[in-house]
Amino acid sequence: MSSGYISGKAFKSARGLRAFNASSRSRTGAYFLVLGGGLAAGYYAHESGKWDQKSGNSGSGGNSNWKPLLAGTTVINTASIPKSKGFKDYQEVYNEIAEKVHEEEDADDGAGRYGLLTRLAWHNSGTYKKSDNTGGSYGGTMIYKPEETDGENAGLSIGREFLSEFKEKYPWLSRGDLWTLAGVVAVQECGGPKIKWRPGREDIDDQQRVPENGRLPNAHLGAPHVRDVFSRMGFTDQETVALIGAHALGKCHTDRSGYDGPWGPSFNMFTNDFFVRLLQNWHIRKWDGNKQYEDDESNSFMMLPTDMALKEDGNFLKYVKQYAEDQDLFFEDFANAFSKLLELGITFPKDSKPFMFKTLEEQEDD
Ligand code: HEM
Repeated sequence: MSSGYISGKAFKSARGLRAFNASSRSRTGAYFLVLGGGLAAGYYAHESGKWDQKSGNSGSGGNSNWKPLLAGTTVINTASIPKSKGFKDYQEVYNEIAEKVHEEEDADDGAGRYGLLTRLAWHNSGTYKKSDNTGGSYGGTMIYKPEETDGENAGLSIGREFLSEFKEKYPWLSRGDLWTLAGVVAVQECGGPKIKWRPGREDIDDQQRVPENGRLPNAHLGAPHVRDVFSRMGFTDQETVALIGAHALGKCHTDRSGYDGPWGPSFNMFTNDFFVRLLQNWHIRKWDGNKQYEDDESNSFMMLPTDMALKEDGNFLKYVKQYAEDQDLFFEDFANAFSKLLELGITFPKDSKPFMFKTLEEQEDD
């Protein structure tokens, strides 16, 4: 992989031009940093208040090598598919991940790996910041502190470990491609919509490119926080609500997030059930853990404060109601928003066509 730190004027350099011109395909793959505003340590000092407040982590997560990017830095990530690899190769990887996912359906008290892998893909991508194009899925930076030790990522090492054998078997596959592809597998293999996906992310091992803590949402907070976080990535209210509908899958773990339990009974099937349940009646659970909600009907299922915020905010609620009534609409909007999430911050060649993978079941029928 080639990389470069390019000063504002150095746009003229051949590499800079290539990075800016999406139609000229970079075969070596490249990410570029464009420094616009010189040093501005205060910028990150301001951000550091948030890290501490939210996750209890220090900004550096104890990694003495880690330094934040210079303020005003603009990053360009150019997707590059390894030579000789095409749809068939990626479908092969999809199939292998899918087989292992199906083998482990009983894991995590019956939740399987669907929720875990969906969350890994989302957290790998959800650090994205549109204003400077930093964070996001491209570099697969979650193996590095402080991202690795972000409290919001607790438990995701289980997902990365689950996938590590595929990184060994397919060394040409980057971490970002592997983790986002596994998210596509997870959604599709438990009955969710088809997710358009494109390859070409490249491993970034430059410590400066690891995003600071505080970019992922904090479940204790309300609607303004949810809107802040998702609009920072470039999502509308409608896309935000659609994405959070993934909480139909998997569950919360007290030893990871401090929350407990699944959102509903069909937590290993992708449905619009999250929205249907959210519109029912909930009360605050009486327990000595984090503040969360419990359903009036069975006292068995949970909602996070940020989930309830979708019901309390008029514009979010509009979409909650639409998705509760119309699963097809939810599937369509989720598929578009999830695909966008996985590609945030990446410049793909203009002619690149997204892949749509067949599920294992569809391949049996062929
Ligand atoms: C306001 C936004 C969000 C907040 C605050 C939030 C917070 C959380 C928390 C606290 C957990 C429990 C983690 C654990 O204990 O293992 C969780 C789980 C989960 N989240 Fe979210 N989340 C948000 C948005 C999303 C989005 C956009 C997606 C996917 C597109 C998603 C997918 C999941 C899944 C699938 C799980 C279950 C994980 C498992 O079973 O291991 N979440 N989320």
